[in-house]
Amino acid sequence: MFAVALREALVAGECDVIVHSLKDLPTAEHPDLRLAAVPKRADARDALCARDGLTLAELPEGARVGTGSPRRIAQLGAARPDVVAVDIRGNIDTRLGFVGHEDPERRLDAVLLACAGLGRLGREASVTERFALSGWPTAPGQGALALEVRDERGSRALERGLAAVEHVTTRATVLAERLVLADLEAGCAAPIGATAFLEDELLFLTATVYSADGTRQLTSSHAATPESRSAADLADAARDVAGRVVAELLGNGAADLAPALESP
Ligand SMILES: NCc1[nH]cc(CCC(=O)O)c1CC(=O)O
Repeated sequence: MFAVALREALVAGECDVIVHSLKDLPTAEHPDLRLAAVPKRADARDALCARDGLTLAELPEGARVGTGSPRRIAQLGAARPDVVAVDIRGNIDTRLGFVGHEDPERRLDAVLLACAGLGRLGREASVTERFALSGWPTAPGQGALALEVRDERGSRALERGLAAVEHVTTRATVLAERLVLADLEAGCAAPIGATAFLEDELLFLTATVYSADGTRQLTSSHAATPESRSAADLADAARDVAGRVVAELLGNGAADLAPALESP
């Protein structure tokens, strides 16, 4: 919603650059806009912000945990089927405000949020647990920013300037993750987690598709060896590894598992 409004302002010339959270951008390219830079990614993990310093395992049976994300609801269901997921909306401080809310009707025991957003707002002190990406993969592109400009001659100098904050590895890893969404024809509301990282000479990608309640899940992991660390070779490796992960997920019945996989 915010990304669409910002893009309208950019196309209308009301601003010249947008700083998006990359995970909020549709995977399809915008015909009139360009991703001028993807800076180095912040922490891609999800965090639990619970009352009394509690971790997910320590929450009492039937605890109420706030999140509006189908992926987080499924992951919560997989980890703690007894816990109740409560649909919440609003900005990060609004969501944090539900923990220990004075109104018992609205009060929650915890909320699930992205480490990156909490960090940018200086709210790390609210975090009581960070979930390892290996068991709790997050939204494609989570933790990364995207700097967007108009695709026009007048923006070329601006684009060259913004290239100073480009981080080639982040661009390639978020490409691999977003291709999973795009190739599964899934929207941002699909219960899918994807995590890519570059280690030694390998680009690793792991993606998990969940049933809505998290009781069933499918995971696929592959690695590709980029020819070099150039942007073009890393992008080729990202497409290669994403293609193999998606083929394996579909071959194992991902579409039946999550009929919620629908076009954005
Ligand atoms: N869904 C909304 C959203 N979009 C980006 C972030 C912050 C994390 C990021 O920039 O990747 C958040 C909040 C959240 O998921 O907790």
